[in-house]
This record gives sequence, C-alpha cells and structure tokens, in this order.
Amino acid sequence: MSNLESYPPVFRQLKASTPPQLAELNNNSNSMGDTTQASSSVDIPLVDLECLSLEKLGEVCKEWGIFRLVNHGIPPSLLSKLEEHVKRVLSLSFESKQALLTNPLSYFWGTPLLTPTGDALRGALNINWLEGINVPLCHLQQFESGDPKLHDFRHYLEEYGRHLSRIATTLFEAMVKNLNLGPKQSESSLDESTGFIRVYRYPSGSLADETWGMMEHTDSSVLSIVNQDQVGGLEFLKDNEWLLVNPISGTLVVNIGDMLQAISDDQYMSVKHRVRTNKLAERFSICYFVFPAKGSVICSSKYKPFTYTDFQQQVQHDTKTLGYKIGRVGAGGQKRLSATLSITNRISGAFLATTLLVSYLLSLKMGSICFTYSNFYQFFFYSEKLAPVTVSIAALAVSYHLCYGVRHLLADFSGKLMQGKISFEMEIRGKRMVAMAAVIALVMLTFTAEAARPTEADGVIVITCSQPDCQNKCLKAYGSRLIRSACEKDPTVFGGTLCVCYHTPPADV
Ligand SMILES: O=C(O)CCC(=O)C(=O)O
Ligand SMILES: [Fe+2]
Repeated sequence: MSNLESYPPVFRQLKASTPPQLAELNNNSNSMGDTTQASSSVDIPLVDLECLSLEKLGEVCKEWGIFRLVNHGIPPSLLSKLEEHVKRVLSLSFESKQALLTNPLSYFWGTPLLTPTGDALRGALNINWLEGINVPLCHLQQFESGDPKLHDFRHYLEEYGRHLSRIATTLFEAMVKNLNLGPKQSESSLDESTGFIRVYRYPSGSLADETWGMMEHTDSSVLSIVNQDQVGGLEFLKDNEWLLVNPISGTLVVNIGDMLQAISDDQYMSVKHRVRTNKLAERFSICYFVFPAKGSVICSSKYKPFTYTDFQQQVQHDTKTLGYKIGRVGAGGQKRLSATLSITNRISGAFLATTLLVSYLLSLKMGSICFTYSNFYQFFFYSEKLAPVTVSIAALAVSYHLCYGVRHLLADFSGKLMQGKISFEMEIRGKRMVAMAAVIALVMLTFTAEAARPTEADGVIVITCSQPDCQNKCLKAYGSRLIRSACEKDPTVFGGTLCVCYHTPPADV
C-alpha cells in the first residue's frame, strides 16, 4: 500500500493540488504567511523528576511555562514499543483506521479539537496537517478489537497511561506546594481519571511550507506532556519569539495548560505553541493531557469561578464561530468565562426594566387618559418620598450596566483585534465593577441634584432654614396667597433643608 493511501482523502487531494488551490481550500486561515522561516532552536529548562526542586520547578513554570522532563521513570523499552505501534497503526489505510479505531477510541484528522464524544470539531475551515487517535484512558479497557496488533497497542497505551498519570500527579503535587495552594484550591484541580492520550501523525511533503501541522494554541488542560519523535517541529512562544524545542530522545516535554494558569492565579503561564510540518519526514508524537475533576469549580482571584466544562463550552463555541479558540485564561487573552450573567447584573437589569415599565404605564395613564393638573401633582406628592431612593438605585444600576457594556466591548475588541493578548474582561469584575459603578452613579446624582434643585418659582426658597425666617420669606414672595410655610428636607441633597411655601395658584391658573 502506498503511503498516500493511508492519508485521509482530503490530504491526498491537497497534496496533489497546486498551492493556489490549497490556499482556496484552506481559506488562507492556516496559511503560514511570512512565518515560514525556521525558528531558532533552544534548550528549554530541564526538570529532573528523581530529584525535584520545588524552587526550580516554580521558576521554570513562571518564566517559561514549558520544560523538559528527565528521569521520568518510563522504561525505554516501553517508549520504543509504543512508538513502533503508533507508527504501525497510523500507517494503516485510511479506511482501516476508520473501521478499527472506534469507541472508546476515535480517529480524527484536520483538527486537534474534538467534541466530548471524540468527533472532530469542524469550525470555520481550518486544516491542520495532522491525523490522530484520541484515547480516553479511563475507558481504554473497553476497547475490544479482533486484530491482535491493536490488542498490543491497547496494552502499551495502558501502561504508558499509568506512567503519565504518576508523572502528572507528582509534578502537580510539587506545583501545589510551590504555589502554596490550600487543600480547597488544589483538591480536585487535577483528576487522573480525566487523562487522555493523543497520538498524532503529521504528514510530510511539499506542502510543509503551506500549512501548519498544528496551528498556534494554548492547551486547555492542567498539564500536557509531549513525547515527540526525532523529526521535531514543536515550537513555543517566549518573549514574542517562536523557539523550536530540540527533539531529545527519551525525554518528555511538559507544558502548563490554561487550567493550571487559572488555578495558579496567573503565576504560571499557559504557553502558546504550534507544530511545524517537515518537508522530508512524517512526524509522530504521543501527548498526554489531564484536567480538573468534572464539575469542580476553579476559584482564583483573577477569574470568576468556573468549571472546566464552562470553559470547554466557550472554546467549542469560539472554534465554531470564529474558527479558533480565544479563551485562554487571562494572559492568553480574553478568558471568556463569563458566559452567564452575574447576579448583580441580573438584579440591576430587572430593577431598571421594572422602573422603566412602571414609568411607561404611568405616563400612559396620566398622559393619554386622565392627565389633569391636580392628579399629576397628587401623584408626585405621594410618590415624592420614593423618588430619591428610586432615582439613586436606578443611577447605580445604569452605571453598572454602562461599565459592563464597556468592559464587554473592550474584551471583544481585545479578542478580535489582539487575538487575545489582553484580558480586560477578567481584570475588572465583581466588587471592583460595583465600586466603579457607584462612583459614576454618585457623580451623576450630584450633577442631577444640582440641576434639579427647586427654585423660588416652584414655591421653594433655598435658605438656611429656620421657621421665622422661612415664614417671612414666604410671606414676602406670595403675600396673601400663602397658606403655610415649613422647613423641610431637601429631596435632592442629602442632609440639606429647604423652606417650602404652600400657596394657592395665581388667580388666572
Ligand atoms: O504534537 C505535538 O508535539 C504537540 C501537540 C499539541 O500541542 C496538542 O495536541 O495540543
Ligand atoms: Fe498543544
């Protein structure tokens, strides 16, 4: 069987097509543009699992977000056996892979993003030059295949999975200590049963300059552990420069995922990375990902509490609508974990809507049905006491919604224009948002109060109020029309008093 037949048909067509046709198919979205120059390779920091230094581990996670793991305890024989099987299985014909790699495994190509059931998530068309097998470790035992080769494959995957669970747990426990996380924050933040393995094959060929093996992204996991072959091609972003991770046999590459960034309050960074394809050789990699326990709420001072499921839903939504994932926590950009509205938002919204509706109904009643001089004043006389409270709450609610709207606009722009480099949405939220709204409301109320202050024409004389003074002023202003005068609270200014003259209207009214 020719190697070409083992590829998904779309890859065979793409390989045969000329670059302009490819550009059309790819919608230019995965074109490498002017970034085809080779990145410089770099020695990423080493972490030794046999003698873990918490301090060094912490430094590396904060500065790099990616490191090479040595002395991890996986027998070299297991590594080579697994690699051999991965190559053999992925080199089967496309049709055989589709037929054999079934539930709980799944075979996918063109995108690394899968739905929770393991199907490829096809969004705005992005062809990643890869194919792979998704292996959820906790269901792997259920994988039955008549083919003895696949039986061995399952066996090696299981053994490799056990080692990777051990490694991830050891690293995570050390990170928890380094971050000084309490049991509440660390408990259920990493759940071994969520672990899965992905094996990838990145085809070689003349299209290597046209497409990415895997486009730049951050992982949504807590930790990701990559085992790449000698072809290499894994690159990561550091200080705005793309660097190539040297392939070194027998070592693993660990990178921090979005969930660990959130758990660590953005102290550890979820690193941006991508995979470059090779003109001459196919590339294989075996990756492990682990996540927080299902339903466990991630609490961090930087983000609204959220579950991994919330996050995953947002990522899937962004991928379907925009073609790429926006939602890297904080630094990865706009972490859009606020898909649902906060309780403050809902209460203030409901209050504003009710006020508006009541005002509308009242104006209908007074305006078009029975608006008379006396019932108009009667209404305001009775509702006068409520007015300042209603107006103050309405001002606060309006300001809150204003801040919220501005924040969302900034967040949307930061996501669309900056490809998620800024995270407005998560920086200003909760109590800070309410405080900002309160300041705006206070300023608004002060100006409105000043503008709405009653005047002499309204029968109100603004003086430092004492009964005899008030009586004299009112008499002077209204003469025989005066009924009575009184010092009363100024409804527009807290703590102020006004002299109010109650008088009959002029004779011609
Ligand atoms: O294949 C690799 O080296 C990396 C794969 C990767 O980044 C991923 O699956 O998220
Ligand atoms: Fe990744």
